[in-house]
Amino acid sequence: MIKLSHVTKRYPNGHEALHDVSFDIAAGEMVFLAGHSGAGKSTLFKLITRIEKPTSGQILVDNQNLSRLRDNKIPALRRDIGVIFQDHKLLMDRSVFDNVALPLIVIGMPHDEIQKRVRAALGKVGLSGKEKQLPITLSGGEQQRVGIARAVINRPSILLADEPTGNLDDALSDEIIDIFADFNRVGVTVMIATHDFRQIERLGNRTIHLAHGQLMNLAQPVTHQPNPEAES
Ligand SMILES: Nc1ncnc2c1ncn2[C@@H]1O[C@H](COP(=O)(O)OP(=O)(O)OP(=O)(O)O)[C@@H](O)[C@H]1O
Repeated sequence: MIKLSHVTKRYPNGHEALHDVSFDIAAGEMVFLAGHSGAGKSTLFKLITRIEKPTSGQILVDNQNLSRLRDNKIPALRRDIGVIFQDHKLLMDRSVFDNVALPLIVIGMPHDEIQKRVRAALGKVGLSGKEKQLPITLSGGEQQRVGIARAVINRPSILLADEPTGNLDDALSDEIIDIFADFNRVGVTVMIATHDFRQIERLGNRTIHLAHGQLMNLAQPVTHQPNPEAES
């Protein structure tokens, strides 16, 4: 579903954020992406969503080679990838309904269908009945759920979450990660960037470790060697 082969990303200022990264995530897998601040996690998500292009190497998402993807195909790619940010990126002066509906309004979906979809999405994240509230009146965990509802509203086959539990206590973090696990159970491919090793241990999913832009092979001492599993 997501395959990186020897991907290197150097920003225009010369900084190499990723170096020779290769891995493969199967359709329907849920994978954690661990790494220190600045390890390259957000850069990886920007490459998968074609916000950035790799300097070298190849990225396939659902068998599409992103380097060859035409500009007019990028909106469809992005509709198939729901992205959740640590800071929610919600519109604080718009209702929960409007925030979740936004991606559907943008594509001109009829109002009746939007209503149905927003209700269903809010139900899935446990926020039924909160449609009319402003995000500012919700707790941090509830705001994060609004961000998840907005990310799944287009029924994407991939969810990318960038530090989705960063500001939450343990109990709320468990609830948020469990929502991702629920989507994964119905077939959505999920990738969660996190510093939260408690969640990684709790769920036991495969974890891709990045350090200073390189994959770490944890079976060996940390010497920034390529991950042999990722080469297959
Ligand atoms: N647009 C850019 N131009 C230059 N350097 C950048 C740019 N974006 C990120 N970087 C650098 O690339 C490295 C990786 O950044 P990235 O945001 O991918 O890390 P991260 O693992 O997501 O970190 P965090 O956990 O703090 O969000 C950092 O050293 C960062 O300063």
